[in-house]
Amino acid sequence: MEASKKIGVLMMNLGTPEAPTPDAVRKYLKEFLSDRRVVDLTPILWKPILNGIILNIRPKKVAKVYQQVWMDEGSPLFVLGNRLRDAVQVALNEQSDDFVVATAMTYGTPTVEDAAKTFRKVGVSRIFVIPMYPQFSGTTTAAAFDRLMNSLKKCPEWPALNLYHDYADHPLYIDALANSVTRQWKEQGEKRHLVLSYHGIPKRYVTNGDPYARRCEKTSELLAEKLGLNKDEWTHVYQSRFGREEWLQPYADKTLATMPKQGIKRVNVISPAFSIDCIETLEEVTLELGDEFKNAGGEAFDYISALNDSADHVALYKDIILTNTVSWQNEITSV
Ligand SMILES: C=CC1=C(C)c2cc3[nH]c(cc4nc(cc5[nH]c(cc1n2)c(C)c5CCC(=O)O)C(CCC(=O)O)=C4C)c(C)c3C=C
Ligand SMILES: [Fe+2]
Ligand SMILES: [Fe+2]
Repeated sequence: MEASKKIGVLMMNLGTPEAPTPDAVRKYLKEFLSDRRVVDLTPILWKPILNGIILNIRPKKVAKVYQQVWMDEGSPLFVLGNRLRDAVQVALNEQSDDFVVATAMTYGTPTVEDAAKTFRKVGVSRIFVIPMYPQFSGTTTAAAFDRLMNSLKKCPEWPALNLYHDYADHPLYIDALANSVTRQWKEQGEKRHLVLSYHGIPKRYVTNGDPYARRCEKTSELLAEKLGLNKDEWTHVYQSRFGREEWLQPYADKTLATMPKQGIKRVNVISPAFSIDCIETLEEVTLELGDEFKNAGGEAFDYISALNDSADHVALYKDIILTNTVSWQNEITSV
């Protein structure tokens, strides 16, 4: 097909099992945890641990957790991500007919190849790629780009690509998070200590140059500033530890367990690294961390949802896409 003037927008996220069953979870974890961007151990050491231990024990346990959060239409990460994609498409259409939005996962489905089929149907020859991670990390953003490049390895002709880095300090992102917090405080009738809980990564990755921790700190500082919070009114932590080595600290579970003793008994938790709610926020934060806090004497614990398909989130994505494709839009209007 002849190249059209359309601009493809590829929204990439991590990936999620196709069903809340041990088999589907095993397939998903095998692909995900075999990526050396995620677990960088040498395969000679890692493969026996992954295949011999982790993929025998974890899928059964984790499938039960997925069952707790599964939605009628599928995994929350997939369903809520699709809702955001559709809302972004509608918002862009208000501006111009030139955009075609598709989602793809780094691991599992929908694949980058599925998105390419959508783009090919309308002859897209320019693609803006936005990994749905506000804070850049080699483990997520770069892994998404790797997946895209791998899919292009055998292509004789490439589309023009614009790879978006991150939006940890984008003013509309900070505004959107601040609006979520103030809305929650209004609804619950009180302002509470704010815990900002980010997905962790091994500390070693940051020591070796991954900017993720710095980008998370940036988001926390800007959000606290926007909300006018003093240093003792918010806490920055990392959740979702995996394996035995040290991950980024302070750890969410240990911190929340000590807060009630220090007089912090009523908290709100927000997880700014997750653009879309998923097993990590709906189960690990809301249920596991909530129990940890209450068992330690905490009185009130409420999780503030990810931005998902909220109007603020749609406006943020629309702004990022329009701002970063100006030259392509100008090419279209000047033809
Ligand atoms: C093993 C190392 C892991 C690294 C490093 C890591 C980084 C990382 N992950 C996200 C976002 C998500 N992670 C999700 C699930 C998840 N993450 C890991 C491991 C690492 N993540 C595992 C093993 C799992 C699966 C669940 C489990 O077995 O505990 C998800 C949710 C997927 C879903 O289906 O709902 C997201 C999203 C970020 C942002 C990040 C580093 C910046
Ligand atoms: Fe993860
Ligand atoms: Fe987890």
